[in-house]
Amino acid sequence: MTLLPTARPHRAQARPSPAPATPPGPWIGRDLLRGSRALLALAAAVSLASAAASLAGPWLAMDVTSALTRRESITGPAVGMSVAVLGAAALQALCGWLLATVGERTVLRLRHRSVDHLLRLPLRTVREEGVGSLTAKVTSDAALLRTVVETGLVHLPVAVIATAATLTAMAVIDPVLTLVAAGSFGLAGACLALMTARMKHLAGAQQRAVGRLAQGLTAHLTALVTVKACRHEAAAGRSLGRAAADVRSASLPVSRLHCLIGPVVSLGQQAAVLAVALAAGPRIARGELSLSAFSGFFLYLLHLSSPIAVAAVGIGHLQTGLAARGRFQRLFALPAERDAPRLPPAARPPRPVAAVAFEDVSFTHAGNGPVLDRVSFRAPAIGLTALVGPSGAGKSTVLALINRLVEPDRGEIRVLGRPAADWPLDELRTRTTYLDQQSTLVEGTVRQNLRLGLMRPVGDEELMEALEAVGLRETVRSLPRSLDTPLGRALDLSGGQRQRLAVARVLLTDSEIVLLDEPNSQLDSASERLVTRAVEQLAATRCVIVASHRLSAVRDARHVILLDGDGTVVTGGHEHLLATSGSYRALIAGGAATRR
Ligand SMILES: Nc1ncnc2c1ncn2[C@@H]1O[C@H](COP(=O)(O)OP(=O)(O)OP(=O)(O)O)[C@@H](O)[C@H]1O
Repeated sequence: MTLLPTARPHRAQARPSPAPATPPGPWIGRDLLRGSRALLALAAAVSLASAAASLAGPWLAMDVTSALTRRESITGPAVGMSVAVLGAAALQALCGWLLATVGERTVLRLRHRSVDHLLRLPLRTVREEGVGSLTAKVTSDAALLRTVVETGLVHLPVAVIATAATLTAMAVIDPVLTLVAAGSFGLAGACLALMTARMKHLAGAQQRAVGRLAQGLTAHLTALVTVKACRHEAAAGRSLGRAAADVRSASLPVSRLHCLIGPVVSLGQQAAVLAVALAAGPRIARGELSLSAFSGFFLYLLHLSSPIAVAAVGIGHLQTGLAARGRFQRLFALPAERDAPRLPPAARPPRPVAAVAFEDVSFTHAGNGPVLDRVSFRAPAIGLTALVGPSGAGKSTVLALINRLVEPDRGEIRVLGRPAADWPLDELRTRTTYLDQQSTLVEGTVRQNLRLGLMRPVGDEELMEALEAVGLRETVRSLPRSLDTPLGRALDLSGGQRQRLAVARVLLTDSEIVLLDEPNSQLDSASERLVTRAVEQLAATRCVIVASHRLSAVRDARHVILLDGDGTVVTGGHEHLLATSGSYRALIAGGAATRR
């Protein structure tokens, strides 16, 4: 079995194109409800039936009262009333059950869609938005969308219908008393309208504050080693405490407004009860209103507060859900990485002499001065190319541009003979393997980390050979579950071991271009020799570009690209550059200065 496979034709290993992310819609709930509409309609019907059963209660109570006053049997109306009351409760429970099913399904869909979109955002966007803030959207904000479905689509419309139906029933019994009751509720209604209008604005501020807290917490926990080593816990605690206090300040008005809804509705009801009692007395005395009609009217009046409270509380919760929906709309409006359509195999260009070619490429990080200014160079299709230059000269940026993790401001980058922008991203990143400066491992087992990005099946023996090549075979064997040991939580490797594990992953690749950013930075000389040898073997069959400060990387390279930090690029062999470039001699002599 070959440990370091030669670059293979890529038809066999090209990954299937990922499903295109759903384009953002104007109303992100509509498509999320696909497949749930029947269940939602059933829930609405059940809710309506429950409201109707509740409405029937007072009407049947009137029958009971009039039967009692006429000294007739109350069995029929009493049974009917019991059935209505029990039925309303059972239907309400069923509606809640159905809505919980639809709500959680919708939230799950939203989370899937958000994660899919987040993972396709450009790096720059993710940095600008903040990892913690984006995490808060997927975790807490997504759950709030459930209220939009439950309240917005069922509870609120049903509450409005129930309120209208109750008022109609009251009007049928006595229109005058109905006007009196409605007028008395009016002031409370106006207060409720003002409160709910304010709530959406407040809920948006609350969710943004939660996002900022999550962002701060993520940032500090990610840098926990430094936080502890620099005794920064107290300052970090204060900063996070301030963020938490902001959440409290933003949440308190929302909670207070929510708390006010119940008392305002109750106040409106009390006012209506008082007004109706005052208005009904003379009418009863004059015989314009029977006792049974009054008792029915009164029960409806008491009943009225229930749908009004549901509507008021519902509007409040809906505003919170709508604020979350706005945040998701903004998230989905962030453009994903630009991708190119997959070309048919026949359209693929033959393997060119230069694996990577930069023509007049300029790049500026947002908020910074230009990193690359009209830079041109080529890296051969076979062999080791060293990318050198002082710290901050733009070496990592060059590698990121090749992998299209960032896009150039101008100029053209050709990868394997085709403009990088024309490659479907998935295919470009199949054909280029990139090891970042931190030699990042993903949270998972040793095996998962080694197999990351590989589409072909890889047996344990091949994994072990790759580990052997970087001197890690015995280390991994001694782990509690060998290749299946999870890393990054309770159990972890040293910095150098993690870096070698990341290099071992690269050794398994079939890509025609391998980009390594400081792959030796944490290694002792014995490990460095192992890695250097493994990289040389890789470079025997493909283009390997190594960004490095190490002299060894430069000495062994067939081709050197020097970014001198002032936008100038010098290329050639090591000896040629030694003879012709003062910057190169200074760099080799250890005179690499930071760029800024
Ligand atoms: N995310 C970023 N946002 C803004 N500016 C950045 C960002 N990353 C890098 N830069 C800037 O871009 C310039 C080039 O950075 P880059 O990491 O490419 O340099 P480098 O040559 O790889 O440095 P080093 O050898 O220290 O790793 C630096 O001046 C840096 O300040």
